Amino acid sequence: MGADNRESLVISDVTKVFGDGKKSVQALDTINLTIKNKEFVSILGASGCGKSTLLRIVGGLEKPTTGFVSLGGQKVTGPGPDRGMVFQSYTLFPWLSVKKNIEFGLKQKGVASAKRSQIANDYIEIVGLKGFEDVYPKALSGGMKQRVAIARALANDPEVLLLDEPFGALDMQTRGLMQELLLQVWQQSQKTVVLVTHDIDEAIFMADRVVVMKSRPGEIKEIIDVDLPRPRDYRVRTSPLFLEYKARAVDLVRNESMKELDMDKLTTL
Ligand SMILES: Nc1ncnc2c1ncn2[C@@H]1O[C@H](COP(=O)(O)OP(=O)(O)OP(=O)(O)O)[C@@H](O)[C@H]1O
Repeated sequence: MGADNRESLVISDVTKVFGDGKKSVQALDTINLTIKNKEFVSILGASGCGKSTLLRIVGGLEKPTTGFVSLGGQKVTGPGPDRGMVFQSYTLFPWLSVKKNIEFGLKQKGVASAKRSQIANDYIEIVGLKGFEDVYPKALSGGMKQRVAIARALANDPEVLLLDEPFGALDMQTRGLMQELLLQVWQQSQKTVVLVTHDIDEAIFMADRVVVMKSRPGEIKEIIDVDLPRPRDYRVRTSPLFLEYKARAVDLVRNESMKELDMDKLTTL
């Protein structure tokens, strides 16, 4: 499976300034990016380069200062069921069981109880949580919570899945397994995915394209086309082509991180 050539998501001349006057911060400077239907795009960049801001604008949680985002030709003016979001911090409802968390959005939409139950069960199966339907979030590990969050986002059948460091709080081992699981789910669900991460391996492993951002104000520095075969598993991470992409991305991100930390000044101290 791969991206089809229809445009899904268009980010057009988007800038973002927070605040005004002397205290204003320009977080994004003229972002233009077109993401195809069913494409998996990673946004990679140093801390503070505006990755989360860009994703929040696509999600409709933040308004751009100038420019616009459109999905399937419709301008984004706020959050909507066509865009599902998963964040690093666990955002499950603690008073609802796994199954009820996954059903939440469907209930809001007025989907009948039997249908909701069937959809939730399907996603519980896909993310490997069979047997945990009636468990509450406090009894789940971080990886399990994120699997519920992904299932909850997918259950609403969004066109686009927006992921902001979804595995950032997980240990390395769990993180690797979650990346593989997400790829399998993506392959089955046929969604457009935008993944924000500062993890270079993760960005390349998952994506069709890696968008590397410049440090503040955030701009696109380079887009790396990841031409690794799918389906991918962990072994691809040691292939020569993967390592080539990684070397390129490390160079780009390191340069930007050094600017952000003002390393030139540090080395002359
Ligand atoms: N609500 C806000 N008000 C003021 N400034 C903000 C706000 N949100 C973000 N910023 C600023 O915008 C810039 C970009 O922040 P953003 O969180 O998008 O970066 P990021 O690349 O996601 O960083 P990280 O990887 O560290 O999470 C930062 O300088 C941040 O301080």
